[in-house]
Amino acid sequence: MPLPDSWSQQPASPDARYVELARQRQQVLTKPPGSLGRLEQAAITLAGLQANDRPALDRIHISVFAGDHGVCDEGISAFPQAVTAQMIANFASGGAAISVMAKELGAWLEVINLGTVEPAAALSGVLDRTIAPATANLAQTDAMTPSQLEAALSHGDEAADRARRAGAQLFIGGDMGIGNTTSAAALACALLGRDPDELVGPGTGLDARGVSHKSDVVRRAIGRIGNTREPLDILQALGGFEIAALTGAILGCAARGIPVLVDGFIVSAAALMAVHQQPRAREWLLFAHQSAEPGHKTLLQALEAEPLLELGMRLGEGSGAAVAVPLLRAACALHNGMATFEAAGVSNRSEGEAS
Ligand SMILES: Cc1cc2ncn([C@H]3O[C@H](COP(=O)(O)O)[C@@H](O)[C@H]3O)c2cc1C
Ligand SMILES: O=C(O)c1cccnc1
Repeated sequence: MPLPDSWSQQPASPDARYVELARQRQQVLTKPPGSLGRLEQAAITLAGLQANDRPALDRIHISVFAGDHGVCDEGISAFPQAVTAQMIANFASGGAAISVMAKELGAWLEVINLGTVEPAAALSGVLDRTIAPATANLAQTDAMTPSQLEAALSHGDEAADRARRAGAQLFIGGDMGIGNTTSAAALACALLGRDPDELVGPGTGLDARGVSHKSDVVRRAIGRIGNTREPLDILQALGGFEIAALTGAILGCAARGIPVLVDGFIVSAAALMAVHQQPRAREWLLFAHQSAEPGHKTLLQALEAEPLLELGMRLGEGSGAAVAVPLLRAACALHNGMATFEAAGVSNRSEGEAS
């Protein structure tokens, strides 16, 4: 299967020189060392990722990938499939949570429609990249053909390239696809060798019986694929178009040196897939929040991620990542704007005194 060109080069590592410069600067700002807690590390990490000892988040690129899921035939979501296409229109008209947040942050927002069962209106801000009306039902057969997977990956890679051309300092990927918590849970079970009961949750709001049925559906799917171990084979068998595109976008950002702020359960499943495919992509990932979807905690642990927030959010769309941006902006503003002890004439810790 031909893979996006950008994958032929290994992702670079964040620039250690800027990590060190930023670390030294944090030591001489007018505060006790470490007193800004995790905001200090956030600024240092961003300095390395942006190769700039004064990191900034003025240009943020948000790509929301949308697609429908054949597995909805199994009755695994609290909402009807038509919502995917309806929400595409809502993203475009500014009414969705991520639309509000993008405006609030002054971020670029684009929606990539990979295929919906109900036709989605042609709207400005929505890129039509229809692959098929929906994936196949992953409980019964592979969700995608090899060429559909290839298309989804490259639509994601192209979003990363648009972010690069726009000079984005941060990329946020979002998901929209009724049924996609089932696909995300199935992917994570296959990648991590976990039991569905550990990773399947209520999604948009299933009750306990619904969750138990959804778990059975995921169990059938992972039973069907047996011991398939190649990450991209697992993605083809169990993925959604939007999850595959998110994987392509994450790998494309890592290859181009663009930091990615990871959202909730679904984007984390795509991140896990990306890291299984290319372990060096991990260095380009920052984690925004822990979703209320119960399996998210396990995914974050598998990614050795410490998210910034835990607000009980469980929406997707990239919304949890967007909500974390003001914190990262605060980390940058403090790092860049605070005076040093020397410049402000403030006494630093006395040599030889209390350590
Ligand atoms: C109105 C609405 C807006 C959403 N925005 C994101 N999702 C989120 O919920 C869906 C996943 O949950 P499940 O697997 O249970 O279907 C995805 O579309 C995800 O993006 C939404 C869901 C709804 C109903
Ligand atoms: O954490 C998420 O991304 C999530 C959880 C439930 C439903 N939709 C998205």
